[in-house]
Amino acid sequence: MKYKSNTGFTHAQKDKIGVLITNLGTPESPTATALRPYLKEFLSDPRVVEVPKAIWWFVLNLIILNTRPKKSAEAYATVWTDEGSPLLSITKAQSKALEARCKTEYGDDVVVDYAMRYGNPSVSSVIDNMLAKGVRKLVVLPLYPQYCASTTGSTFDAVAADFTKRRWLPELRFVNNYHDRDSYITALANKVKAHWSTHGKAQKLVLSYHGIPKRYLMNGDPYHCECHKTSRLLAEKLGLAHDEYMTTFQSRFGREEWLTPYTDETMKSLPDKGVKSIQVMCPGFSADCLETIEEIGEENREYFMEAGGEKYEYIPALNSDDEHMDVIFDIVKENLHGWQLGGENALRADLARALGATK
Ligand SMILES: C=CC1=C(C)c2cc3[nH]c(cc4nc(cc5[nH]c(cc1n2)c(C)c5CCC(=O)O)C(CCC(=O)O)=C4C)c(C)c3C=C
Ligand SMILES: [Fe+2]
Ligand SMILES: [Fe+2]
Repeated sequence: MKYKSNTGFTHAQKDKIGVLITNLGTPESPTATALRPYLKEFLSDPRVVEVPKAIWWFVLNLIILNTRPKKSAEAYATVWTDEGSPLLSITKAQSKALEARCKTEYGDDVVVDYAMRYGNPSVSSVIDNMLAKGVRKLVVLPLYPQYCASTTGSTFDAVAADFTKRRWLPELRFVNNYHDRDSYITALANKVKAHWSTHGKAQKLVLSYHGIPKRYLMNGDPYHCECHKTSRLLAEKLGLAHDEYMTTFQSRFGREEWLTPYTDETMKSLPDKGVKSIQVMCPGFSADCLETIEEIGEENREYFMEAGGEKYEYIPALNSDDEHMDVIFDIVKENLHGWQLGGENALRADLARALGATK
């Protein structure tokens, strides 16, 4: 049979709505052995690395996968906790918190789950489970506030690739972004204000976003603009003047030019420009992960302090904070508009009678 059917289907089943939150994904353990397949899947995605396939195959398999897994594993080991990868454990907590909100509002009509674009739980396996529970309408919410083809676009690809293999598709709504949503900007601003109330204000607030190759921007990706819009709105909400905040881009990979200014070079140069105290926030990361805890919390702190900086503080991501989960729940509610809850599928019952179905 060419197309997969839904497992566990019964005609008596109630129709449900599915809410699937996703994030990037993470290795199974902080070891080179676990990093290799994770990096291979991630870096083989043409949405992430837009380089001609044949050339990239050689670079990836002969160079990167022989060197990067060990180096990355060492970095992951520094952030790993008893609950595993921070990205995974925080995503689980976000899913639970969202599920509780949905249950209060909609009872058992809405099924909530989480998936990872790379590694596990895979998008396909979670869609499988949801359809088996009777999900006929699906909202997919990638937890990337700013749209980027490498992240949001790639998540859509994973959902679409799964659908190409299925016979009976659910109705789909896919959230593109929420970079300028007032409640999200307010949640970020409140997190900064709470930090200021215990640690005081620094000279500058550095807003560091994950970078992408500049070429992607020049080819039309809106990511760069959406990052700058988030920064501008946040600064307005905090009443910051132009010289009190800046936007930078981190996590450069490979040799080509990425979005600038680079976070690491900024950290090395700020003290010489008279900026000795900073607070750093990463509004593009909905959950703390390797790139925030290690790269911003540790690596860039060292660059700044070694260059003569005196105060460096990382303000954590919104994670599963109540206010963040309220923002996510609001996005979900908005995307459920017009979808009827709790309905028996009368048409299907008729079809069952017509076919003389027994289940
Ligand atoms: C090769 C190019 C990469 C692009 C383009 C890219 C875009 C991009 N990534 C995120 C979010 C995350 N990236 C994370 C890790 C990570 N990213 C890359 C490479 C690119 N990312 C690599 C190779 C890695 C793995 C770690 C390493 O070896 O350095 C993570 C953290 C995952 C975790 O397990 O903690 C996140 C999150 C965004 C938002 C983005 C484009 C906008
Ligand atoms: Fe990345
Ligand atoms: Fe990194």
